[in-house]
Amino acid sequence: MAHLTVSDVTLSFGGLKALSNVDMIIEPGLITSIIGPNGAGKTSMLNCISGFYHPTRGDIFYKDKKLTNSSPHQVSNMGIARAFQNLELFSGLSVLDNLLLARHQNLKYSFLHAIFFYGKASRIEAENRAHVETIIDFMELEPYRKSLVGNLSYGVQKKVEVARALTLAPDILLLDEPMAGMNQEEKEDIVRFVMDIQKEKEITVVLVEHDLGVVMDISDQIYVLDFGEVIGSGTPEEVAQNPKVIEAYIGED
Ligand SMILES: Nc1ncnc2c1ncn2[C@@H]1O[C@H](COP(=O)(O)OP(=O)(O)OP(=O)(O)O)[C@@H](O)[C@H]1O
Repeated sequence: MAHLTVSDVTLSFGGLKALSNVDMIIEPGLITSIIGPNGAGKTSMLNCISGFYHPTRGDIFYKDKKLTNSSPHQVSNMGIARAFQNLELFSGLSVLDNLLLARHQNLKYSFLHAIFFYGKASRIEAENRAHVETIIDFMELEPYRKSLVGNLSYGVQKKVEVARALTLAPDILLLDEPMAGMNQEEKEDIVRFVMDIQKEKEITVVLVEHDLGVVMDISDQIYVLDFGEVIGSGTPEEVAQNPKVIEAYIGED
């Protein structure tokens, strides 16, 4: 069964159609990239999947559950986490505290539980800490665990943003331009992590990225948007030979 099914999704802002009759099938365990020129609707698509926007028409399913009108919190509780283009981190907190805070969203006890069932609450808290430590280890953030996020380089902050999303132990990870603003070395570093997230953690990845070299290298399947419409899809080889896709990108230059 497909992990995510986007079915005939249209998103309008007044007279502007940011997405127009979009169909997508995101297969489990793969890296699926969504590409397209500026303003094509890529971030709008991620916003619809993650519950920040609700489509004007059409539906989105996670396995057989409809998530079309779910809130961002409900979507993340279903197992779909998102790393943002503009970092969603608290710059005055340490890396460790940012990750613990993100993980807290998933706590299975309320404030009253914490008072009356202290034992259970502290066990869950210990499990959360242990989980966060595995993510710090996986993302090689150990040297920065006590550093304030605001003092870190942009490249490291982007890694912390990906780690923040991973603390939710997602089934699907949505990455919105994780390499934007990075130098070559930082890009290579994050590419390695994206591939490890797919292979070692067996997380399905949906990637929005402008660096076509990276996209062609690591994607299993690609959807190309232009003016809110899907103009091509398939393997990197198929997409690279699609005349509509070539035209859209040449038109951009
Ligand atoms: N909240 C909003 N209100 C009005 N228009 C919006 C809103 N969000 C997106 N749009 C418009 O929808 C279109 C698609 O925008 P979107 O950000 O999804 O494109 P994109 O492909 O992610 O672009 P980029 O690569 O530049 O980030 C654009 O014309 C944009 O101005």
